[in-house]
Amino acid sequence: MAAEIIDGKAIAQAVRDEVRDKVTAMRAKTGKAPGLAVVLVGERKDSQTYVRSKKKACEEAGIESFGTDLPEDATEEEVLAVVAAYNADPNVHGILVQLPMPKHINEERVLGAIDYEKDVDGFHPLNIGRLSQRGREPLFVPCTPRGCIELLERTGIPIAGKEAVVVGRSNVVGTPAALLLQRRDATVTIVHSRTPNPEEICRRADIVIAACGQMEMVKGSWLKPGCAVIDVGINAKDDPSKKRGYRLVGDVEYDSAAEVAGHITPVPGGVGPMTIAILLQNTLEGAERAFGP
Ligand SMILES: Nc1nc(=O)c2c([nH]1)NC[C@@H]1CN(c3ccc(C(=O)N[C@@H](CCC(=O)O)C(=O)O)cc3)C=[N+]21
Repeated sequence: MAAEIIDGKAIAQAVRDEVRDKVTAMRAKTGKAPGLAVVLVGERKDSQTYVRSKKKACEEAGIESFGTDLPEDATEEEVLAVVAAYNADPNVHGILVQLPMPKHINEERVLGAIDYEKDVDGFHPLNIGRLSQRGREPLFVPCTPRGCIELLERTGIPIAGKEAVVVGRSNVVGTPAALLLQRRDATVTIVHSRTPNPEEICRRADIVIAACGQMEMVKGSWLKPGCAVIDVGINAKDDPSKKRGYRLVGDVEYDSAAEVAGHITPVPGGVGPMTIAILLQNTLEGAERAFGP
């Protein structure tokens, strides 16, 4: 039995359409629009591509986009000055500092300098702290983990009372994804590079979120029949039959996993498009709070 494919592109488009309609209504009611500022430091090709698609997505949703590109050798003080200017700008409701930043810049210091009310990435210590505590609500939740949850919920996959395993413990995906699943009453385990028996633990899971950054690590033999698999990985795999010489694959070995799972996200076209859709949604929510009821 082959798994049902979770169409991340289509679900992301539905989210983007909802955001666009709400932005249209906001413009009509208040004469104002949400604004997103994206700060890019350095010349990484992949980061430039992501930033470009974020700006394009903003335009399509009617969100104003602002951007500052700094050179690879920009100082931490220069980055902090850009962040401070966007903090003070009333037309900006979301600030995203593209990661990773060059090594000489203290990421924690920069992320902590973003006004937590404009922290659309959800990486500010106050938002992470609230996410990790019961009964507290962060203003923003990190885009990729929130996108994973939206994919499950909009596909009708139950979370409460289920066993969920997150593969990977990064600050940007694995850890916040585990916290979000726990907040929805799943029983959550994180497996990571020092877990001796990840396969065995994964086989218990009704929901697997793979975010370990290791190409095709999670195999069909790791999965419980009928489980839901959300693949966060994006890896370039050599493929001479493609004109670019590679194709994108996830952290899940798709073909073997699709034979066992009940639902699975493809790469590309799964979690990636959701990350951008949720960024727009977070920016809209920031603007709604800024403009008041
Ligand atoms: N502060 C910060 N926030 C981020 O949210 C952030 C970041 N830094 N640094 C880099 C990662 C990566 N990321 C992606 C966004 C969209 C796709 C995406 O749309 N992918 C498509 C297309 C893939 C392709 O063709 O290249 C897909 O998977 O179908 C992927 C990855 C956001 N990130």
